[in-house]
Amino acid sequence: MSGTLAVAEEPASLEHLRGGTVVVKYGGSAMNDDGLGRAFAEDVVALHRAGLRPVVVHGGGPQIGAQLGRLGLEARFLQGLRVTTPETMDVVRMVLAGKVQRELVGLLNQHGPYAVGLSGEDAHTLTAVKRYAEVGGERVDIGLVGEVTRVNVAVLELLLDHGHIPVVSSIGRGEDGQVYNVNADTAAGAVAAALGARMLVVLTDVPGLCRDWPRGGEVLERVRAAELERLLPGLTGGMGPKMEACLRAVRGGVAAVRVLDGRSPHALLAGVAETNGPTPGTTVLPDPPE
Ligand SMILES: Nc1ncnc2c1ncn2[C@@H]1O[C@H](COP(=O)(O)OP(=O)(O)O)[C@@H](O)[C@H]1O
Ligand SMILES: CC(=O)N[C@@H](CCC(=O)OP(=O)(O)O)C(=O)O
Repeated sequence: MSGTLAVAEEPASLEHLRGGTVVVKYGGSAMNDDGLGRAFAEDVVALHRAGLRPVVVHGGGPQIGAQLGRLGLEARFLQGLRVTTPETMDVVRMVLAGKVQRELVGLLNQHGPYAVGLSGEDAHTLTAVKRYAEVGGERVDIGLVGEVTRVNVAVLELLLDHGHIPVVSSIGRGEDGQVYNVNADTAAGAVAAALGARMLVVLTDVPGLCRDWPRGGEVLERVRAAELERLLPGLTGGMGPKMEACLRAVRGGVAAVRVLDGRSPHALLAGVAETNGPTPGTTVLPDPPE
């Protein structure tokens, strides 16, 4: 792997974010390719070297699905959330904290002693409560799915202050010690809000939030919180929890969220850097002040 990073080409354009925390959600659908993984790691390290404070929160839905398949276990989703039995939870934990996170930490640490992997369980990084789905106004039990209620900001700040890049797996720990499967977008949104991040970047496998999905492919370039709130009930599949997390992030004080196509190499650096060209993907912004 090349030791020369794109940061050398982009220093000025990251100046406005120097010293600021940027939370990056790396989704399973955008991490199925070795080249993309390497480019992603280069971009995160470039942000770090440019003086930003990146935090990675990762998913691994397709990788969990593949492992469930190998074990002959069923994969079922309701409103973009995986129905999680105790048996499924074991697989989620093993794949996220034991495989995907390790691979990401390994890629980042090819550049230096930067990345520290954490499961949301570690040091109570993510505290969670059981989350239900809602179908036709009825609460539906989807098993060990969690909603984040608290983030241990101190442990993340400690790592950041010492020049590390935290890499957090989207697993939550209940007050009762129960382990929960947290959607990775939900986890990233909660971490970004708790850290008061300047930006949340969500890398996925589509060009952004598309209008009229799946018929039209037109990407919404910019959406304010109030408009996104109106769109939320109409969103399907993984886009539901994703955009809900983006909304919570901006309502929780994050200045901007960018939903970007992670299938394109170096999408992260291009999306964070302020260039003169149009910003790719969908940008979610808070409502303007009254
Ligand atoms: N309005 C929409 N715009 C774009 N993608 C959408 C939309 N509604 C649903 N989707 C689906 O959401 C998927 C992204 O969510 P998800 O599968 O959870 O991705 P990730 O693994 O990156 O978190 C897309 O691949 C697409 O199939
Ligand atoms: C509750 C729930 O759905 N959890 C997700 C956690 C991983 C995830 O969100 O990964 P992606 O970001 O790659 O989709 C799951 O089990 O697939």
